[in-house]
Amino acid sequence: MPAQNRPRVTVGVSLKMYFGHHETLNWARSIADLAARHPAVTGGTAELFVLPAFPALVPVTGILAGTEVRTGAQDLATEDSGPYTGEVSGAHLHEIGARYAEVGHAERRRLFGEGDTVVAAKTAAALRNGLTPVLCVGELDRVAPAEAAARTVAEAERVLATAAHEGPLGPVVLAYEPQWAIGAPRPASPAHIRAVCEALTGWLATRPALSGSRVIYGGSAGPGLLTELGASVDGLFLGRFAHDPAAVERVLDEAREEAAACTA
Ligand SMILES: O=C[C@H](O)COP(=O)(O)O
Repeated sequence: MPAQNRPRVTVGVSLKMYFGHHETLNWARSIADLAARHPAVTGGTAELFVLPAFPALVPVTGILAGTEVRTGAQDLATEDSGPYTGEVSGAHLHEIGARYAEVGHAERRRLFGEGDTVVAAKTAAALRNGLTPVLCVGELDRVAPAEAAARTVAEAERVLATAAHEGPLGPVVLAYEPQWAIGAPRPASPAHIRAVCEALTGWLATRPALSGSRVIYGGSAGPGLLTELGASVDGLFLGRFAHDPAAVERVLDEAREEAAACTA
């Protein structure tokens, strides 16, 4: 979608592996109700995407059909078909209605040994299959904002330069997730988030092949944060603090207020 026609705020939710199947479907029903009535979504101010576990993707996409909410996967294979036991390809994901695929999350890097080469290959696999990669980037340790910005831009540049060897780039969602802020009691400070997200946005502006990309913040994000960040981010990537649909509603309320402030 061209940047000028895009909703002002993007809100992504990854359910990780927290919910069981029925719990996921009940949550998705609440989100469908919310999306059908919330003016930020119905009025085109906010785009919402949700990343459930693989087995829930088909039913959740069905539950959300008819709303503006898109679905995606928390991972995908580097290859499109073949003898890759346990993997799910981008082609398969697109066929069942997914429109996003998360790559490079810190948990996959730390727990499953994924490095830049695999993350780049998964980014390329998403793009060639019509999925928008949600590419997670962010520093490992708590460092000063300028250092975090330099490291994070370098990481995005490294991964996307490698992905470009496999095929044309396109719009991505860059999810800035400082690894030390994931699963924490609170997010990074607004000043820290602003410094890094503005650096990422500035870097994206120098890469025409990535035109239409967005920068969102994740890492203990929840209600209250968007208001503090203002126009320095294109949105949020929610984890635990989206488990209560009422919290998602509060984030959408803030998206609406933020978009109104931007146009005032
Ligand atoms: O995918 C979402 C992020 O890793 C954030 O998760 P969290 O909000 O539970 O820290």
